Amino acid sequence: MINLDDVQAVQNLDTKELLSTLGQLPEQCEAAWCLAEQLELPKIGAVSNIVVTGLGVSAISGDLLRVFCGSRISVPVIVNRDYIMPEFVSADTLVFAAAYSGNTEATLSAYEEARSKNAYLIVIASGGRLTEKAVSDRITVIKLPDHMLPRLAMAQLFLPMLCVLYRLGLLEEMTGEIADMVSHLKIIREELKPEIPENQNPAKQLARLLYNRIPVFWGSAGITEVAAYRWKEIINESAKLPAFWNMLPDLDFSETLALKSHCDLQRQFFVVFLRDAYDHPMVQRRTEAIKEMIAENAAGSTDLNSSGSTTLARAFSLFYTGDYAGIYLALLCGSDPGC
Ligand SMILES: O=P(O)(O)OC[C@H]1O[C@@H](O)[C@@H](O)[C@@H](O)[C@@H]1O
Repeated sequence: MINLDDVQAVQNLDTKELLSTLGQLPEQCEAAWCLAEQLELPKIGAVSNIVVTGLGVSAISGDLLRVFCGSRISVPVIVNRDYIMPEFVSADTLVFAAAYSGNTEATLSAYEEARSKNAYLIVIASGGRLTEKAVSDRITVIKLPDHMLPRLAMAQLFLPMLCVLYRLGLLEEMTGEIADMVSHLKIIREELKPEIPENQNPAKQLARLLYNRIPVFWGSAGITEVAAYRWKEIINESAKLPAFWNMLPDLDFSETLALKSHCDLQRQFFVVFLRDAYDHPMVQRRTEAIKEMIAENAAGSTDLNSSGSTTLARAFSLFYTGDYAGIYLALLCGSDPGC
């Protein structure tokens, strides 16, 4: 079994580069915000709704925008993971067409629909056909740096959308919260990076707990819901393992019934509860009850608590830990986290 503390054990140059790119996340956040601050915005009038269309990490960035704006903006934010656009999309909809690669078929198709419905459109991509189309259609493009592995580009996709909403006056003062998130990520990077030994490194410890298990991530409505989905995807893509996610309180009406029953299958499941100090008190109570309920039958469970004082810092503390844990778990499993 690989010793995660032996950085030299990482023979693969691509993985070393990947870890080094991940180590730059706080600086990448600053750059992504700056990029959108300097963008020449198209003329956008009053908007009745906002749609983020994309797949994979691009859609999850939209989920975070939806959750973040939920208590701050009076118009709905919807995430569209489809080839077609919802019927309500019209000339007063603001659409972000997000695809890191710029080549995702469904996003290209949804972009065309949004255009035909005369929605306000902004494209976020590192290049690809979506960028080419947008340029020729004279649609505003937020051009991302193109050296990232798409799955690690969540902050680059999310922050420019947030910045546009802020610049349009839909969100109140944001720069303090961005600065706070960046400083917090710089602090937790010092706990998560490869040089920190497993007995002090929460990402390595989580990877070890998930090794040889079927990972299950449970969050609750809000930032931990997005984190649970994000963790599932990062484990699928980086470690090439099956993984599942769900959210409270809803899962307490379905999945817990399965996990509390006696059946050998459940002994493979390891549940990570993604938690936040602002989780609803009822959710906190239910989480404790569920933990007890599944203790006998599942392989185990653990809590991952968000850290930081602002919503963005707390959300990204969970994502950052997941990004590192996905790579460490890949190394334990002998998978290539870079492909
Ligand atoms: O953001 P785009 O380019 O549409 O990619 C969507 C998804 O595509 C997959 O092939 C992976 O690369 C994912 O990491 C990515 O999130």
